[in-house]
Amino acid sequence: MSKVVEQLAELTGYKDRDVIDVTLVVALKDLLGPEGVSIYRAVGPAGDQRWMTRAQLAVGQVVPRADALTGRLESLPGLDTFPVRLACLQRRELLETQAGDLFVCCFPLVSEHDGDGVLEVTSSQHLTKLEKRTVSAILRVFHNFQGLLDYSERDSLTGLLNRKTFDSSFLKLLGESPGLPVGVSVEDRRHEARASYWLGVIDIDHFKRVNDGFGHLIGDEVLLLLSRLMRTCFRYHDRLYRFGGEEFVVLIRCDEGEEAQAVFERLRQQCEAFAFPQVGRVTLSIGFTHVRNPDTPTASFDRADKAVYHAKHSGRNQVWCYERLVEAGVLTEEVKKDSDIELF
Ligand SMILES: Nc1nc2c(ncn2[C@@H]2O[C@H](COP(=O)(O)OP(=O)(O)OP(=O)(O)O)[C@@H](O)[C@H]2O)c(=O)[nH]1
Repeated sequence: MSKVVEQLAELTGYKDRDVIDVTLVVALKDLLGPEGVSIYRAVGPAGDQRWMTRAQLAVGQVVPRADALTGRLESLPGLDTFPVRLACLQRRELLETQAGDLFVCCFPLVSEHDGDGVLEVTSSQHLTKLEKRTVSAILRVFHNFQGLLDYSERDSLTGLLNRKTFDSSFLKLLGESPGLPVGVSVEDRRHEARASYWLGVIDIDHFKRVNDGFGHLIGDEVLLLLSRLMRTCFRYHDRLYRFGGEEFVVLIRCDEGEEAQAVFERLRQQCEAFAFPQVGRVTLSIGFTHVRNPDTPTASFDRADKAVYHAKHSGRNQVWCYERLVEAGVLTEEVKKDSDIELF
C-alpha cells in the first residue's frame, strides 16, 4: 500500500506532461513487475490517426523509450494495426488478450486535450483482480491530476494553452537537445535535423464589430469555433495558445519559411470560407517569424506582431512573414544593444 502512495506522490510531483507519462510507466513497472508497460496515444487527423508511443518500458530497460514527438506521422502504425488496443480506446473499457505466452491488459486513458490513449501492461501471468483495481485507481488519480494541470495551463473558453504557459514551453522547446529517443528511424532523424520553429500571431479582423453587432456571447462563439478550426489546421505537435481577447499564438515546426507560410495561409483561407453562425464571414490577419536560437519569447512575439501590424495596415485578411518584410525593406530590424538584452 505504501508503495502505491509513494508512486502517486511521485506522479503528481511533476507538471511536465511528457515526464508524467514516463513517470506513470516507471511507477507501474515498479509496482507490478510485469514484462512491459507502455502508453500509446492516438495522434493525427481524424480518419488517419496513428499510435504514438509516449513511454515504453520493457524488461531489462532502465530508461523508457518514446516516439519522437515531431517525427513523421506516416512512420507510426495505424490504429487498426492493433485491434484490441483500438477496441479499448473506442469502448473506453479494460480489455485483455494474449500474445504468444504473454498476457496483455489494455486500460483506456481518456484525455480531453492530449488525445485519448491506452496503457498496456504485458505480463507472463494474468493480472489479478486486485492489481487491475490498483492500476485503474492510479489511472483515475492520473486523470484527475491532468484535469488540474489543464485548469491552470489552459484558457477556459477555448481549451487552448494560455498566455502563462507560453514563456516556459517556448524556452523548453528551444532548450531541448536535438537528441532523439532510441528507435527513431534514420528518416525521422534527417527530418528532425532540418526542422525549425516558427511563431505565428493570429488576430481576428474587426472583432469589435462582431461584439458590438451580435453581442459578447456570439463573439465568444466565434473565438471557440476559430480555436476548433485551428486544431484541425495545425499538426498534433504544434502548440496553440490563446493570448487573451481575439489574439492567438501558434508555435509550429516546419522545414522552411515557405512551408510555414502555406500552413498559416491555409488557416487564413479556411477561416475566410467558414460560415460563422449569425456573423457569417470572419477574417484573420496573421504575422509569423522564424524562431532563432537564441531567442526570447518576447522578442519573437514582437517580430511576429510587427508582421501582423503590417497585415492590418495593408488591408487585413493577409499572412506576412517578418523576415520577408525585413528583406523587402518594409520593416527595419532593430539591433539590440547588450544593455537591452533580456535576462531570464
Ligand atoms: N466576445 C469576446 N470579446 C472579447 C474578448 N476579449 C476581448 N474581446 C473584444 O475584442 C475586441 C478587440 O477589438 P480591437 O482591439 O479594437 O480590435 P478589432 O476590432 O479586432 O480590430 P482590428 O484588430 O484592428 O482588426 C474588443 O471589442 C474586446 O471587447 C472575449 O473574451 N470575448
